[in-house]
Amino acid sequence: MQPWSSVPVPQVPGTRSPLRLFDTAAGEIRPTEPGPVARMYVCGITPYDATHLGHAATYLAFDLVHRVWLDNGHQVHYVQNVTDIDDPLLERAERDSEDWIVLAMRETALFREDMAALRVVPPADFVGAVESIPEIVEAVGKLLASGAAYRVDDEYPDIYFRHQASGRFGYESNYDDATMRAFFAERGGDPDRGGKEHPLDALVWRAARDGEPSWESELGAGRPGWHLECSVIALNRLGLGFDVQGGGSDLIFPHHEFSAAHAESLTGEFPFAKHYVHAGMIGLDGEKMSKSKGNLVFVSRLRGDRVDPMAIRLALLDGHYRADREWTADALTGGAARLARWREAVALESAPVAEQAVARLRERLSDDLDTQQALRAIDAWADEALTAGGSDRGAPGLIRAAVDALLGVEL
Ligand SMILES: Nc1ncnc2c1ncn2[C@@H]1O[C@H](COS(=O)(=O)NC(=O)[C@@H](N)CS)[C@@H](O)[C@H]1O
Ligand SMILES: [Zn+2]
Repeated sequence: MQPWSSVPVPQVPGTRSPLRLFDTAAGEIRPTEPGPVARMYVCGITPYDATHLGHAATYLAFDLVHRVWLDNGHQVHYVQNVTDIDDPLLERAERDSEDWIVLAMRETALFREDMAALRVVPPADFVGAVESIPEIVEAVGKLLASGAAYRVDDEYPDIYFRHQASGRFGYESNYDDATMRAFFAERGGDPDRGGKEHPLDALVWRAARDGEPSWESELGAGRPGWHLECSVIALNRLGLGFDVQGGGSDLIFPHHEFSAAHAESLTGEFPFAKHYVHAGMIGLDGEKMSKSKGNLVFVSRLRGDRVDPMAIRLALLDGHYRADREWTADALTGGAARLARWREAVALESAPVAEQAVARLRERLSDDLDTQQALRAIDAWADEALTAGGSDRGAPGLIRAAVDALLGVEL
């Protein structure tokens, strides 16, 4: 699949700050230590109801990871999937009596537009589940051959992954059994499916049912399970032990736990990713913004109302990426006001020296993406520039470049 259009990221003079991020598996902030090429896999959308502000907030968080690594002199190999075949997509297509392929294509196109408008640096590999089916079939074959997976023996010979097969199941989420069972049932799992050896075993290949799309394969006709798609797309492009696997906190379990377990079972090595990084949930009126609740605010709608995407970006960055937080009209007003003030300040002929503000911006971002203090570092410079003024003619340009490169905001 084609990713969206790329975004130029300027070089900014000054001292770098190595990136440290909270790792869900370790339960603490740890330094990322990428090689010359930092490798990141961020779970993409299931293409319907795209792009709501929850999606946007999560992709912005990983865009900052991308930008800080670039600022630290790394190249970045960024991979993102599109879950363009899965039960929720088929259910939505059914509800709207729409062709599921057309729905997926239209929503993916809208997602690309929204990501480009928000100036999110695109992934090098933007890969659909459907186009990955041959790779996924090969992986299921290996899991069956190694005994990590088995067929249930009934009218639908679905294939399941023995959840303990990798030997470390649970290390990513650190959830207890009761929590796992609850989230498994809530997020696409089928604990009560007859014929399974254990309720937590995860589907890796769903045998064809009448009226459902299916693909012929050596496994028989069927379609992929959700978690394995991300294991395979990541493994085949980044290899095991890449730097960051990312997504919202609702992916901690079962999705990222199984993505890791499948990959570690396939390779016999550990860990799948060095950091498991999760963004908090954006809510609206006290509820998580989610498709099932239908309480969605769309980036495209705001853009249609002529809201500057840079104001949306600043509004979403004015909260910590790991915090569950609310989207409010005030947040947008605040983002727009901050944008206007920064633009006014960088339009000045000269201003107070900017090196300290840029250093503070870098230092705060490198500390688990502390965007709130990072934004305030630029606020302080802009306030001084617009009140006391200053004589440094290079300062406005330095701030403009740093805000562009590190926050992705075009002033
Ligand atoms: N309300 C929300 N706040 C923050 N992030 C959210 C919210 N809702 C969904 N997300 C995140 O947005 C990303 C895409 O969500 S999604 O469209 O449901 N798709 C999926 O989760 C799968 N296609 C991942 S392989 C995921 O990382 C998810 O955790
Ligand atoms: Zn995923």
